[in-house]
Amino acid sequence: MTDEPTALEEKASPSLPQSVDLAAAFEESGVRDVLKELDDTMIGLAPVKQRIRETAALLLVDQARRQLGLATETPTLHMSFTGNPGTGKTTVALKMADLLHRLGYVRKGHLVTVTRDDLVGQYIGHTAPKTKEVLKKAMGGVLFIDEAYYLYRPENERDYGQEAIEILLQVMENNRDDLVVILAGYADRMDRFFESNPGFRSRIAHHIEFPDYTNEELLKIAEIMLSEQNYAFDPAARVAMAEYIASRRGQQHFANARSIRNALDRARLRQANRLFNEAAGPLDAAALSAIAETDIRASRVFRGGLDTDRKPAREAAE
Ligand SMILES: Nc1ncnc2c1ncn2[C@@H]1O[C@H](COP(=O)(O)OP(=O)(O)OP(=O)(O)O)[C@@H](O)[C@H]1O
Repeated sequence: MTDEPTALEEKASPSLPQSVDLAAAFEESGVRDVLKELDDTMIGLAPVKQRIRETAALLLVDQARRQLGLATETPTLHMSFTGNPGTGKTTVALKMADLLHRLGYVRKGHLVTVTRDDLVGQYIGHTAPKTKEVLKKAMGGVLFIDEAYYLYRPENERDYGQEAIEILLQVMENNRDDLVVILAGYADRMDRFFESNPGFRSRIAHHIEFPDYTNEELLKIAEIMLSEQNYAFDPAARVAMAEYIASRRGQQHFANARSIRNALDRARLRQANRLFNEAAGPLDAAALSAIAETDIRASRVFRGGLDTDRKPAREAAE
């Protein structure tokens, strides 16, 4: 051991701090709060939460390294979120936007959610202005492109999607310090998209996979969603909901937590009708808040059909 400064120590200019306190940065940046909120409000998703903690750690260390003059380049923060519908991708993207904002990687921290139709025009000359308009709105925040692979349609040589892709790739490279792009969708389609579009693959540093929820997790999600609106299952309704979830999973257009949210919307509708038709006298808070077994069992899911009434195909997916 010698007292000679190391090369790295020599590199740090005297005006830079000698050390940084990562624990203090974790508290002061508010990152701890975002991670806690993620843990508290979202059921399950252990691997996703782990990846987000790791990303937060990476960024905190990146910041510390900047303070000590060890890092200068903005890290690549574009991401892909893959998983089936309703697995929480959009909700987690919102939290990610908040995290990136608190750490100073984006100026505003808002989330702009788009699909192909928001970026690609129907006629020649329409795509570039459309894509640029979306990018302008998203600057300073996170652009979330749902089902991003629809941008690429190899079967149609003159597809305008290619124009949107080229603009996106350029902005993802040149505006890395003020815009984070998250591509979302099914894992297998996203893989194929990356195979055909290596430009995207090379610009995306973080791939996060969202697993399907288990039946138990979906029941907990249902209880949380209800309690947020000051409703609750009565004990028989809870059992019915567990059965509902098991049946619904095997039916068409199952969309994890989104199917649960939609089922609860319909259960509340049935509850309101029931109360309206049956109530003879005044109703107390308990009666107005209780979802009863019949509100769940009236669903068509128990008769082998989708729990939707005269809905078009797109909505039936919900
Ligand atoms: N882990 C969870 N805990 C509680 N609620 C959840 C959870 N995951 C999702 N939700 C709720 O389920 C609904 C659908 O979630 P979200 O829109 O984030 O899913 P998604 O993966 O983006 O799906 P899609 O792209 O099909 O909309 C939202 O209302 C969200 O609040």
